[in-house]
Amino acid sequence: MSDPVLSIRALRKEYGTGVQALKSVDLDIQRGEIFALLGPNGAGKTTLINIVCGIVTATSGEVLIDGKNWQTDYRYARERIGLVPQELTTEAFEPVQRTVTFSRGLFGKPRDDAKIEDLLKRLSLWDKRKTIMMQLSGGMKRRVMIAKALSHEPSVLFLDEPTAGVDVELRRDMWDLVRKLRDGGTTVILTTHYIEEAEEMADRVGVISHGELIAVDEKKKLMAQLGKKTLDIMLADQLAVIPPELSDLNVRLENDGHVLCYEFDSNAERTGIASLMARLGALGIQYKDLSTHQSSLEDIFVELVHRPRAQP
Ligand SMILES: Nc1ncnc2c1ncn2[C@@H]1O[C@H](COP(=O)(O)OP(=O)(O)OP(=O)(O)O)[C@@H](O)[C@H]1O
Repeated sequence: MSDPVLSIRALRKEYGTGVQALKSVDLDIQRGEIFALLGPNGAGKTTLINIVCGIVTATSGEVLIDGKNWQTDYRYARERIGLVPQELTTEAFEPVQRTVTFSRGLFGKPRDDAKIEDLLKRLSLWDKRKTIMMQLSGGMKRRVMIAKALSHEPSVLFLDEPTAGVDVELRRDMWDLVRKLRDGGTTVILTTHYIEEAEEMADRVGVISHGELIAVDEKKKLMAQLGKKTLDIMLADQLAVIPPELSDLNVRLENDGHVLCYEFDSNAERTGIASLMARLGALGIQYKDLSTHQSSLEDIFVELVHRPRAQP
């Protein structure tokens, strides 16, 4: 974890309207990782991406791309970044290969047909190279947007909501594609509303809320540290209410009183399970089966975003 491809330092953005979209964000992105930026609507994700990509001007702070400042070494920095924006804008009558070749030219890179061919093949677009954009399906258009963003061989690819409005099957296709890109050496930063997407793909996750990065960690660690476990006890006989003897415990009834659920912290020294089971025994409550499950990234996200924040 010692070679950040992107370093964001004390980045702030206050729009002319007075909205503080980013409040001093610090973030390092490691080379070759898939980083998912999660946050509710209006949290500041697009602002962050747009500042790094040079589309929006920061109020203060610094961004280093491959060690160089994104303002003083603008060309260098910009060349190392590819962006697939949220909204797909395509030239309706342009054939795929030409539009991707043109994008490469925009970055001042010499024409290289072999590179474009390789890129289109990797994105399964080679068969469609002569098709005009308006005749492509939504999923294919998205692939072309990725091809355009990669045409100048950037080291970091930003995907802003890559699967918004895409059906489940295409979403899985996109995930496979992003993994392939990462395996090929591209660092991928994506924003998403689909927490399942981050859970499925990301190496690390950042949670942004009200312009602040409130958590950044490896996905597995985040889930292990913040996640709670639930013990589901399938009861032999339905319970109408929780007996008063259990009311001090974090238990609830589900499935019409057929399942008693006990939430516990799996990292705690005492999970309380032994004492719960002893109390059930004393009350004569019998059960048929037991199972545990870990809270999902979604549960963690909701908890983080809704947790009361410390006042500055
Ligand atoms: N050009 C602008 N002028 C004024 N305020 C803006 C501008 N762009 C964004 N904002 C505000 O800045 C805040 C952050 O917006 P941003 O688009 O970065 O959030 P987001 O996390 O990308 O949201 P979404 O998930 O809805 O795309 C919001 O309060 C938004 O209304």
